[in-house]
Amino acid sequence: MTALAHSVIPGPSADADTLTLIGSLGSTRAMWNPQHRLARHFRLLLVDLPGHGDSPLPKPGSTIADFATSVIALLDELSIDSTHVAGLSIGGAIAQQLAIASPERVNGVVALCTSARFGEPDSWLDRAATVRADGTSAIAGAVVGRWFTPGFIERNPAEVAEYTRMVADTDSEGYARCCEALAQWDSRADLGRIGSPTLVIGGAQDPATPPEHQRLIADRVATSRLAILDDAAHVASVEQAGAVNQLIDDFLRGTDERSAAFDLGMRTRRSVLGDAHVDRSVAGTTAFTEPFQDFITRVAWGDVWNRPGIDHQWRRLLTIAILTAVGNEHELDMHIRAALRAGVQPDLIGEVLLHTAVYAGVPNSNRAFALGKAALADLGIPDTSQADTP
Ligand SMILES: O=C(O)CC1=CCC(=O)O1
Repeated sequence: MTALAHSVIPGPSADADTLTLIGSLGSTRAMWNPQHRLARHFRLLLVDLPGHGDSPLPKPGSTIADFATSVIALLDELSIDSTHVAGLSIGGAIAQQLAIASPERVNGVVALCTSARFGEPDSWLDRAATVRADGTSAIAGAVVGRWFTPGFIERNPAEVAEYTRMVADTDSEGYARCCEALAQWDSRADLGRIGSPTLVIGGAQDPATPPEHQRLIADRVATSRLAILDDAAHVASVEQAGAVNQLIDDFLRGTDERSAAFDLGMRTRRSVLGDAHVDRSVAGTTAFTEPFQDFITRVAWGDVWNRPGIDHQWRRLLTIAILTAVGNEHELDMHIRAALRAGVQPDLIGEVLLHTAVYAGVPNSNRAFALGKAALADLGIPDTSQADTP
């Protein structure tokens, strides 16, 4: 398949992050017109689904994974190393698949009005058969009836007619092949592998993918945030464009700040505790512990350890004093060893432990001295006072 049809809306600067937008069954990239204002902060890459708009037909039997591969091919063609991805409905399935299979290309995910499994496969095979027999115009009215709430349909007849035309103009074979891909789609067992920050948005009145579908995604993606919008059905990005844009903008820009804090935190953590410890900790991270690892890396190491006014040596000694006072042996041992490895003089650590004994108790410092003595022996550092050295 040749590259997916797309358009690019430049962002505020040449180095603005890219946000790739992938729409729903029966749409063209024009469904994202209400999202153009996101270009205030992002470069937008609007993509037509395979077999939709100006994109070529996918091969018969194509899967959502194949569609994700064609998005990666488009990113390659445009020299985009990584991008945020927002997808609605089938577009949200492609966004999930990108985050599962190509995490290095995905900075943040927005999963809009989508699902890990869109109902029974037969309903999609039936719909594929209907459009092959009667064309997309046969189903356009019913589809758009699920896109918007009854109130929106009543208040906006011209807009609704335009969206109905969009569905009716979709190539029937392209639509049918996407229905067949949806019939096979089931990401439920893989959602735990998503590590990109993920914003999940649903419409409270969505009959196609009701909120329990988004709740399931949010429950299984450890790094997710869920927002259900009251006055929205399946295409919340149109009916609640302002709220959706604000959620996306806040989340993805926060993600940028979070990822900068995470990167700085990782560098600090490695410099203070050493690569071997951090590598072990990263390798031991599970879906259950990941939110905590993210929190300490960003907040403790990325923020507090880098505040001005107290340098890292001071913070090391303070940490040793505090851990001695609270009697947390595991962390104390780790920080004493890290400090010694980084060249902090044993005398200085000894002074801190002596001082701590006065204010926090002799037994705790006694234990800390024992840990320090063992660490010196293990690390092969001479157990002599500076005063003893000629
Ligand atoms: O067309 C529908 O009924 C709703 C829908 C499911 C997948 C998609 O993209 O739209």
